Amino acid sequence: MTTSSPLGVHSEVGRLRTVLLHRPGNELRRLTPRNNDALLFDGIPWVDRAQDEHDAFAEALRSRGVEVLLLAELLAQTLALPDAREQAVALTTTDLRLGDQLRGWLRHYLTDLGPEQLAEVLVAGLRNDERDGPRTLVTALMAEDDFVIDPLPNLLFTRDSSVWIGDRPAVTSLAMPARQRETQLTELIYSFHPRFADASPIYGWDQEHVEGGDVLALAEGVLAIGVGERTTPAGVERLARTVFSLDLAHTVVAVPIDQERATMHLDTIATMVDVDAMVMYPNVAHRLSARIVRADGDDLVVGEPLHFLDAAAQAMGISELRLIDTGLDPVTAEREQWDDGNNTLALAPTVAVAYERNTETNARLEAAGIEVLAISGSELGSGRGGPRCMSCPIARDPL
Ligand SMILES: NC(=O)NCCC[C@H](N)C(=O)O
Repeated sequence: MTTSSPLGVHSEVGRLRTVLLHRPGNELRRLTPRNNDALLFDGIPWVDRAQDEHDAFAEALRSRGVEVLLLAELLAQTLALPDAREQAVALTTTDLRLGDQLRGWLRHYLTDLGPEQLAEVLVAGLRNDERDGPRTLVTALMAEDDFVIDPLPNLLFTRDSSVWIGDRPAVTSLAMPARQRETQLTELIYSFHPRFADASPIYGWDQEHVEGGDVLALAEGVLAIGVGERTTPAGVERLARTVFSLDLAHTVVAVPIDQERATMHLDTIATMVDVDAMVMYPNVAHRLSARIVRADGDDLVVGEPLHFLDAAAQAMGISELRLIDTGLDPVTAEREQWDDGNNTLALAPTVAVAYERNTETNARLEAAGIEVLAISGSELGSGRGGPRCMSCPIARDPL
């Protein structure tokens, strides 16, 4: 691993140097038509193909000089450390569904695993019928295919389970039960892995809900934070206080978004592709409002609602935030928004990774002078997340 790039993210579009991805693994093989809704997937992905698509995504980033860190590798390296391991086992076995007997067995079982095996079980989960431990009242009453440890198929979307704000990683607090354990793993990595020794984590999985997909670094010291299905009003308030008190930001633009699956995070409707330009879903763009939030000592000063684009431009100190619409007509735009056409990952100003399937939106981006690196995501997209959702930038050059 190289340590050449200083860790930290001060914008959405500064040249990307280091990014955290998670190559989808056996946790995706747990999805069935019976559990995919609860596990937040809209279908059953073909796992081998999803892995190929993800490998191509990682390769596209590497080909542009980006260092790709893989979450499973960082996790296994972290779990080689005794304190991290102990914390991982303790947190995983607090689940009240287990009961004391099963919990006791599970503690021993997990403690005896090597770091790679432990990482695999924490991510892919453990089914009742995969255990060779004693039968307890709980395991007897559970179905054979119930999970003793739930799988984490949404770990693929590394954007949500942590977000770097300036030079500190924030461990988020995920709203949906299927995702809550993800942040115990990101917290372990940032707290114990030597790569992050100089960057202690802020926030925490036990605080008010905030998901990384709702947090956009509009400019140095300026964050837009969506408030909707995932991030709560209290989450924005807590995060704003935290980043202001640590001098990691001076302005938060709080943006209410519809509480619907199609718009689960702010980055499903808008992402930045240049220092002053966003690709945005036109069906909501013109009615999106926002409030500018700043600090006055320990108090938060909350502005009146403004149009989002005006609030963002004002907070960024620019005259106008340019808008590039999601493709063509309202119906095409709706289809391409659903397929994450708005969810681009900027590699530098005017260079962005996007799903190839969103041809109309990509054509508009190109017409606006944005270089689009198109990747395929037919299987990856079945979890409803695009290139931005599947990536957590760790180092970007300052603008
Ligand atoms: N930032 C994002 O929009 N992430 C996509 C998360 C998709 C995942 N299946 C979820 O529902 O949480």
